[in-house]
Amino acid sequence: MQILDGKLVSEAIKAQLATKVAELKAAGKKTPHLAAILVGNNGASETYVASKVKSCAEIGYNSTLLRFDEQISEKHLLDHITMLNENADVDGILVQLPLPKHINEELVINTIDPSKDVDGFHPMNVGKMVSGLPTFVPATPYGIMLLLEHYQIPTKGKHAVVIGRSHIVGTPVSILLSRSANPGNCTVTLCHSQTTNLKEICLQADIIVAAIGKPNFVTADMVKEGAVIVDVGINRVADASKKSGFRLLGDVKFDEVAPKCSFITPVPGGVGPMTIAALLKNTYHAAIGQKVNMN
Ligand SMILES: Nc1nc(=O)c2c([nH]1)NC[C@@H]1CN(c3ccc(C(=O)N[C@@H](CCC(=O)O)C(=O)O)cc3)C=[N+]21
Repeated sequence: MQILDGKLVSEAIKAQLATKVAELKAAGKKTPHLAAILVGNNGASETYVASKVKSCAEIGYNSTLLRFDEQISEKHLLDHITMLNENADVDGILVQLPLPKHINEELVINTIDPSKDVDGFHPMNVGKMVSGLPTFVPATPYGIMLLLEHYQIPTKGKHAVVIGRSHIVGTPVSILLSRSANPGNCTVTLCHSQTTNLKEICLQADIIVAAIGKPNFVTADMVKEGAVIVDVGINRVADASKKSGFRLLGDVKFDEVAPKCSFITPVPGGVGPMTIAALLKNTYHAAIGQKVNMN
């Protein structure tokens, strides 16, 4: 069993980006600039956004963090997005999800200029991705593909089982894995809460992408010997022995599944850091006016 080390690979990607940014600066070109919007004080969201802003600083990007109270009106939030759209110095805009209930997420996403939508959530960018056109690919699926690519995991002709059909992870990753590209060329089965024979399907998987959001959901009896496991879960579970009061658990029961696999991502240190690396790549591409072609 080998660990797919997202921390290590994300550091390598960040180092590459740092070099490219230094080149941009030396050539008198603009420095990539990511603007992140955080509404309210959800602990997990704060951690992720802080990590994104810190990573920007590490590799020489500019970043702006706009923090708003939980009570911010939808109109006020939309006005701020419009300002960022119109600010030529801002290359990438990210609105951390989830948003408070009184704000229409769809409207917020629709308001972001598609050419600055480094999350790849705008319907225009989703449409382009589905059509196989160059666009911003959502950070988590993109990060997973970069991780598989880095470790040269064979994917052609393999059966990939994706568990979870979210718009942010499950659905886009199933599309990317089925693409005629490397990594890609998988036969994909997309499973979800209404799937009746999940265990039998998982046992046929060469690759499992677990994106359910339930701690320890994938157990050893669901995994074929030698399978590749990508664990997208980042579940905070109460743990009084930790200073933070919680520990992070993936969607995969790591200790019992790991011995059966050829490759597995840990949590933390797997898909999470790759998500940030992918976002930074998208922001670089936004700054130089390029889109990612995953075909
Ligand atoms: N508009 C938007 N874009 C996102 O990309 C987005 C979002 N909203 N909402 C929430 C999810 C989640 N997400 C993560 C990013 C980094 C880690 C990460 O770095 N995790 C570390 C551990 C971090 C910790 O200690 O909690 C790890 O797995 O090693 C995890 C999760 C981005 N998301």
